[in-house]
Amino acid sequence: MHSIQTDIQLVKTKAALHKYLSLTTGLIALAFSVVNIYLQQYDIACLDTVLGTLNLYFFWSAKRTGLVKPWHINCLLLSITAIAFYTFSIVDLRAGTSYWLLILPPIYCIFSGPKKGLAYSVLVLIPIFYLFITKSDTENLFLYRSLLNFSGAYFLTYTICYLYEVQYIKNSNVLHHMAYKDSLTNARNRHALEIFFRESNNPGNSEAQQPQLLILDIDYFKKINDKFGHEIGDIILTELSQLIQKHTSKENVYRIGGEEFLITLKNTTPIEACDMAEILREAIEGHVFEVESNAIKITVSIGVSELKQGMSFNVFLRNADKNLYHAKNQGRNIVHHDELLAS
Ligand SMILES: Nc1nc2c(ncn2[C@@H]2O[C@H](COP(=O)(O)OP(=O)(O)OP(=O)(O)O)[C@@H](O)[C@H]2O)c(=O)[nH]1
Repeated sequence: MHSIQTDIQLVKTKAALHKYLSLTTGLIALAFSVVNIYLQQYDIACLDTVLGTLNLYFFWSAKRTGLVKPWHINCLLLSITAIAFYTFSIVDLRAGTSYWLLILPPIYCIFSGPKKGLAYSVLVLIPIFYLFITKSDTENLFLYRSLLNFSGAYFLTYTICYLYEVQYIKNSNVLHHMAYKDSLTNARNRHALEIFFRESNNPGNSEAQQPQLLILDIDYFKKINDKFGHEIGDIILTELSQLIQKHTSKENVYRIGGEEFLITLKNTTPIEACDMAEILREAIEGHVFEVESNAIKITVSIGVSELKQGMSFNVFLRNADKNLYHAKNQGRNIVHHDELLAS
């Protein structure tokens, strides 16, 4: 459910972290800028001002819209790296500014993902070593032991963050699955449909073509349950869900009631949606469900409609059901579209 965000909670946590890191980085960069003006290092002061202003803008933008754009993240990572390097390069080693470099691996891991995060951490270690070696000439430092200790701590912070991040993503996926998937058929559930509905109704989406919806209901499913038993009914529902997913797409299929499915079709005209509904209807009619040595055939009725901007979720479901029951009333095993086919 990528458009429903791989994991809303994960995205929100990172967005909050990004927001406050942008604020902190922005303020630190501006403070450095003032110091550098005082020291008459105008070129560095200029760079600090740009970084500071940019990061404060990211903070303001995140606060106002709640959105974090990829370039905001990249620029934040660059700013933090630049500031940490700058302080490390100009200050006496004994002041311990190298400790600040230890925040880089976790930040890379969180914002760029475990793999890219590791690549960035290793890449950044090269100039860190270079600075350590060049600066140690003038210091009374146990260079190799310092490098070893620094590298140990540097990669340990990365590893802790990596393990936490990977576990967090796994847990999020499990939660995501539980929250948005129907446990019997593995199609998306009604909660997922509500989110899809909210996203499609988002005013920011008004330019996009409104999705077409197919509401599909098994004909006389009660008879199947009565004749073969509820368990076989469950198997048929699961297999039917797979069959629909095979003809459409995994992301588009929702189970919204007992034997009722909804399929969302984006970038599709009403006529194309009706064609797709007809293909599905025929495929299901021609399919034999082989369950425990029973060869069972079913048919479905399908109502086609368009999701209109501004329509509430309940009104939409009511209309969709009306559309479907037109199909049922016309004898079942048919596709019905209010505007195109009713005449
Ligand atoms: N096996 C199984 N049956 C279910 C499930 N959810 C709902 N049903 C059954 O689906 C049947 C729906 O029956 P009705 O609403 O009368 O509809 P129908 O028999 O399909 O008839 P029409 O829709 O009018 O063609 C009922 O027998 C429910 O018990 C489920 O999760 N598993």
